[in-house]
This record gives sequence, C-alpha cells and structure tokens, in this order.
Amino acid sequence: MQPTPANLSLEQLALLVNALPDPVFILTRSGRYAGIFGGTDLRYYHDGSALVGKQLHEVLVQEKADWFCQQIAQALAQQQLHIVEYGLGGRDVKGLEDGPDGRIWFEGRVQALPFLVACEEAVLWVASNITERHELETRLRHYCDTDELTGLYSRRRLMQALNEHFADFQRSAIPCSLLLFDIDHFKHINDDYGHQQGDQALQLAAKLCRQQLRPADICARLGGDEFVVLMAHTPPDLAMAVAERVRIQLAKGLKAQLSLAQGGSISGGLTAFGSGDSCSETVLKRADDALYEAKRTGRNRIVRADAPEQRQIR
Ligand SMILES: Nc1nc2c(ncn2[C@@H]2O[C@H](COP(=O)(O)OP(=O)(O)OP(=O)(O)O)[C@@H](O)[C@H]2O)c(=O)[nH]1
Repeated sequence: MQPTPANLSLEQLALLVNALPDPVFILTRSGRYAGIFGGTDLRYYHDGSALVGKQLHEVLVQEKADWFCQQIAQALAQQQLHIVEYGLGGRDVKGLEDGPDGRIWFEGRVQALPFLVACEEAVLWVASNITERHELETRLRHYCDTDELTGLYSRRRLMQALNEHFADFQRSAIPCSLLLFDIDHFKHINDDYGHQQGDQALQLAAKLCRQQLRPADICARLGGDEFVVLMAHTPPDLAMAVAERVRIQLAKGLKAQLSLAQGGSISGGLTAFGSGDSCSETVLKRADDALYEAKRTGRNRIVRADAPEQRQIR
C-alpha cells in the first residue's frame, strides 16, 4: 500500500478531508450522493450528511436534478476539471417548493475520480458558496447596463443588444428597425431653465418614450439628449408609425409638463437592418445620418433612410 501524503494515517487523512471549509460531494454517474466531506464553515453551509445514499432526484426537483446529472456526465466525459456556477433556492429542493425564492449561489469544481465507487463511475464535486461575489457581479452588471439618469439601457447594453439582434437578423431575416432621436435645441432648455430642469426633461422624455413602446422594444440613452429605440420584429413602415407617435407625444409632454415656451420638439432618424449591412454600427450610422438630415431640413420630423439590399448575383 502506498504511503499517504505527509505520512498521515488513513484516520488522520479522513479527519483532514472532513476539516475542509467547503463541502465536497462524491456523486456517481446515476446521481447518487455516495459521500460527503468537509463543509465545516457553518456561516455558509448546512450539514449535508443526511444526503448520503440518496439520489439527486429524491432531493431536488426534476429540472435541477437533471442539470446536476448532465454536469456529472460532462465531467466524466472530459476527464478534466469542469467548473460550473449555479443557484439553489427553496423552490429547487423537494418539499420546500413553496419556500422563499432567495437563492444561494455556488461554484462547483467537478473532477472525475480515477476509480469506481460501489461499481459506478463517480466525480468529486467541491461546492463553494459565491453568493456575495455573485450579487456584487449582478449589481455591477446592472450599473453598467443602465443609464443612471433615466433608468433606460446604457450605451454599452444597447450596443450589445444591437449586435445580438443583428446576428439574429443575419440568420433569420426577421425585420428589425432602429430609431435614433434627440430633443431639438436641448441646449436652450439647459441655458434657459437650468441643468436640473434639463435633467428632468431627459427623464420625462425617457418615460414618455417607454409609454409609446411595446415591452419587447429596447429603449436606450446613447448620451446627452440622444435616445435609441430598437424595434425587433418590426418592418420600417410599422416602425415609422411608432416613431411618429414618439415624436408627437414627447413634444406634447415636454412642452406641457415643463412649461416650455420654445424647444422640446423631437427630430429622429429611422432605418432598418438590411441584407447589405455588414455590421450593426453601419445601421446606427445610417440612423445618425438620417437624424442629421432631419435637423438640416428644419427639425421636428423623422427622416427615414432605407437599408441597402444585397445586390443579386445573376
Ligand atoms: N441637463 C443635462 N444636459 C446634458 C446632459 N448631457 C448632455 N447635456 C447637454 O445637452 C446639450 C446637447 O446639445 P447639442 O447636442 O448641441 O444639441 P441641441 O442643443 O439639442 O441642438 P440640436 O440637436 O441641433 O437641435 C448640451 O448642451 C449638453 O451640455 C445631461 O445629462 N443633463
């Protein structure tokens, strides 16, 4: 028999494994808890010893248990460290389905074992409680994705959504339209009524714009007084009707609620994804050019710029 590391006796080795702060599970291919060690950090873990001998499907709801079994199969197939992140809440545990929705988040480090456990392939699953880190990441993502003043999507989140929708369009050719608009002579609102009133105008514009859209439409503040509306599954004719509604309702609302003597009308550029577009930036640029055209030709209007179509090769 090979000597144990550091010349520890088997008994000492067992004590050592049991002293690990994070819980370590031995899970078999069929989803049986064959053993549990460690988990001594009682700030983060409950005693899991009662699970030994049970099946994942006895403990967890079907969907969650299936997911665990898939990860076990993947770790066994890969024969290398498999790292997963997952949440567990009361609803995932059988008998607690009506419990609170709060989740504990874990990182699982899953490693195939080089021997059989009770005639079955098995993995070592080390579960680390990462709830604090996960919540911090979620908050950071929210800050990055949200425009602080208006609560709309940020520029960063918009560009991400634009790229995703463009990739969808290239696959499916389902129409998608984009409106870029701003408030005419917004600088005068700041100059005449103060920056705070200017901020309120931007917040109101965001609220009124959202009211004109379907829940699935994406509305973002690009920066300053520029806003973008991304309308998936919407051909430009339909989008033009939405854009006109946005233009009219925003101007009406801004003038009335902020008692503006002048300014507050809306100019916009509208376009749609086209088969001739190579990337989403081209679409945004076309909408920007159309907005410029709306400004140049007198403001208080939406200018539509049709998308280029790919030339047919005969
Ligand atoms: N209150 C407020 N003003 C902002 C904010 N961000 C940018 N601005 C101001 O918005 C104004 C935008 O003005 P411009 O882009 O020159 O355009 P405009 O006055 O709307 O004129 P046109 O677009 O040509 O009709 C600038 O005066 C910026 O200082 C903000 O977060 N709050």
